[in-house]
Amino acid sequence: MSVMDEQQLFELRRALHQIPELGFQEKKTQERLLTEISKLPQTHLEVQTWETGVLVRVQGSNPTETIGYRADIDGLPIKEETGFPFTSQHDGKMHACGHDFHMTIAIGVLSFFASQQPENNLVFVFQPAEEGPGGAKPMLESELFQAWRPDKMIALHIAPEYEVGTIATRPGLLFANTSELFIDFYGKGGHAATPHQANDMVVAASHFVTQLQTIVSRNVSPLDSAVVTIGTISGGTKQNIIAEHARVEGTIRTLSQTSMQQVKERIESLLSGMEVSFSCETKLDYGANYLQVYNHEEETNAFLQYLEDRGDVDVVVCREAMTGEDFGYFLDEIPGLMFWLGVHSEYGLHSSKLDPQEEAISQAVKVLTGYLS
Ligand SMILES: CC(=O)N[C@@H](CCC[C@H](N)C(=O)O)C(=O)O
Repeated sequence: MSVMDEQQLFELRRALHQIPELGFQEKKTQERLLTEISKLPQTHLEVQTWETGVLVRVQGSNPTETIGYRADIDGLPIKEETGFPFTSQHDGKMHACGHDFHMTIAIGVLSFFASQQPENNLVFVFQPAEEGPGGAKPMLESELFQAWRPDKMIALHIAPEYEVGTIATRPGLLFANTSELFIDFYGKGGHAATPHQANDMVVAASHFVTQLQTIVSRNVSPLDSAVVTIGTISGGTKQNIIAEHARVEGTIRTLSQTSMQQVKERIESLLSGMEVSFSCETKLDYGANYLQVYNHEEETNAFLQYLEDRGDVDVVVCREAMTGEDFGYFLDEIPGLMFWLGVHSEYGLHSSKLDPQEEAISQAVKVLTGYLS
């Protein structure tokens, strides 16, 4: 197979959409990517696996630099409700963050350069576990990546809120610093009818979630921005048993690392207070932390100029967002940028009904092949 046409790209996207896998479990995805890559002309390609990811190096004809293009490959623990004929075959898992698009676009661009040797060296990075626990940092530190280390890097993320044909980015901060948040509350269970003899952790966790709301409204400067979201709350075993354990899980987002530190200190103080006032024990775990995505000025301005010069892209210089992305680790060491690709969907990222428009795939392949040529 040589350069993939639109139909082949859509078929690949649909096939990948059917097999979403969570971080570092992307075995079938890796297999499918390797199969697709093996169909391409191999003359200039070198293919290696890293954990459940894949790296492909394309030898340039007259290289002055090596450019890295990164696509993330994991899915989310969401039960799909799109009604697509190619809906997820993995119950309770879904490509609800567009990584099926990201992979397909990368393979489309790779198929072009496998057939038409680029001038510069290219490294295609299919990275596991972006949604957690984070594949970018260990991949960046791996011997393989360091041996093929690019001089600059680029990546995209689909953006449901923009129309197909739109590309948005900005020099400087694009995505927030993030930290996961897991808290367990341990107290004393008992009979529902004798609350005075027990120590109810459902009540404790509920109070904590309410208190948490004061961090952003009362501790973070109104001129700064932060988000503390609790995504799950669980506890107890039956409606007439007082719960001895409850757990809340969430995420913190901030525009600076200083604010991240402040929010964490405030959470820790609130928990110390909870332990005293509810006579309970708490266990705090920050899980995976991602560095902000900070687009390098020179590379981003050059990319924006390239888009303007093309004349077929609606270019938006956007605001920063509170989403997180472990691509920030690559950009912390290697110059480059990330951009939003408009895919138009009524439902947003992490929705069980996310419905990105496939025409955006061919548009992205065209834009990226031009940029990397
Ligand atoms: C683009 C996007 O949606 N990224 C994720 C990154 C997850 C970070 C981490 N697992 C966390 O939940 O803090 C996001 O939720 O922004």
